[in-house]
Amino acid sequence: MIEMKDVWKTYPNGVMAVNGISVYIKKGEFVYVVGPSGAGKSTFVKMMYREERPTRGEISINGSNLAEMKEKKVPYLRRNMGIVFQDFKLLPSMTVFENVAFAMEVIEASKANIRKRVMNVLDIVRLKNKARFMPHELSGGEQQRVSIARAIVNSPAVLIADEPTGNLDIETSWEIMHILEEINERGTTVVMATHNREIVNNMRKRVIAIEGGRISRDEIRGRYGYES
Ligand SMILES: Nc1ncnc2c1ncn2[C@@H]1O[C@H](COP(=O)(O)OP(=O)(O)OP(=O)(O)O)[C@@H](O)[C@H]1O
Repeated sequence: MIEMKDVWKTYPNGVMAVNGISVYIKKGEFVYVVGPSGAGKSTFVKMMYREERPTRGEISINGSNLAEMKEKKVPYLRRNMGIVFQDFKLLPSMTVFENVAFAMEVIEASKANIRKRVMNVLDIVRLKNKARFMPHELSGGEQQRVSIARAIVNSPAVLIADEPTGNLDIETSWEIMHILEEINERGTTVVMATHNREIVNNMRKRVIAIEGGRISRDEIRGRYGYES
């Protein structure tokens, strides 16, 4: 499903962020990506959704080769991928419903399908009663739940989350984790970069640790493994 073969990334300023990573993530897996600040976690996940292009190596997701993919094909790749960010990235002038519906409008879904599916995903993230709210009327956890609804509305095969609980307190973070776990149980592969030790240590999923741009650990039922 997601495969990297000897992937390297050097930024234009010369920083070598990823230095020869090979990894295979199976369909339906739940994977935490951990490691110290600056280790290369974000770069690693950004290459999975082609926010960054590797300097060298091969990346394939569902059979498409991302390293060589033309820029104009990237939106099609992302249609089968949900992405969740630390800072939610909701559109501030749109309601909760509209923020989620927007992701379906760009793939030209019918109005009836949009209405049904958006309400269905808002139900999954337990926000059906706030469909008409504006993002600024929501708590941080609720905003993140909207961004998760938006990420899954087109039923992606893969969900990539880069520090999705980074701006949330621990209780709210757990709510988010239970939703991500539920989404994973419905068949979506989830890759999540995180600094949240408590969550990683309690969930006991696969843990890929990155240090200095390389994989230093890859454990099936892993732990966070760092002191800070
Ligand atoms: N766009 C960029 N241009 C140049 N250097 C970058 C860029 N993005 C990241 N870097 C550098 O690449 C290295 C890896 O950064 P990355 O963001 O992947 O680490 P990280 O493990 O996600 O860190 P954190 O946990 O602090 O978010 C760092 O040295 C960082 O400064």
